[in-house]
Amino acid sequence: MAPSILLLNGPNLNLLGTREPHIYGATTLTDVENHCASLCAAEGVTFSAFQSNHEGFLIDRIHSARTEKIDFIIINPGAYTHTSVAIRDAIAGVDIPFIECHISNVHKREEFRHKSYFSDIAVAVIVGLGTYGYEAAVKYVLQTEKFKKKD
Ligand SMILES: O=C(O)[C@@H]1C=C(O)[C@@H](O)[C@H](O)C1
Repeated sequence: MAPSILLLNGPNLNLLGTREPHIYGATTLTDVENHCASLCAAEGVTFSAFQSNHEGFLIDRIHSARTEKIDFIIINPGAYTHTSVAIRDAIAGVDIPFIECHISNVHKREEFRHKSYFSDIAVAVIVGLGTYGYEAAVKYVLQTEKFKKKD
């Protein structure tokens, strides 16, 4: 069975491309997902993506990731980064390694964005690289042992 990556995006990230482009850029979420999918396909890695504006739907998708035996999660929890113990508990509870990814440099923004409920349990945190952060996260995962292409 091919190793698998799940990309999760939280609230308002469905608006990427038109939402505050001076902060989040002009690339759409669909473009991000398609690019990540092509990176994974080239390496024989299964890729899936999910976005929701609803905390419970994100939690349910994280739970199903364990059932599906997803090997790695890349998550941008959006505003839930700063508020959601529930999503933190879900991702800790399924025991799937994850990278926390933010388009903007949250540490240069409002104080309330400096707190994350995820960073201390993440494999890595990527902030401020724009939507390239998603590509960086995928490329990192693809070079880890479990994901390296077997000749
Ligand atoms: O930079 C990002 O991708 C994050 C995205 C959001 O929607 C914000 O609520 C976060 O505070 C930052």
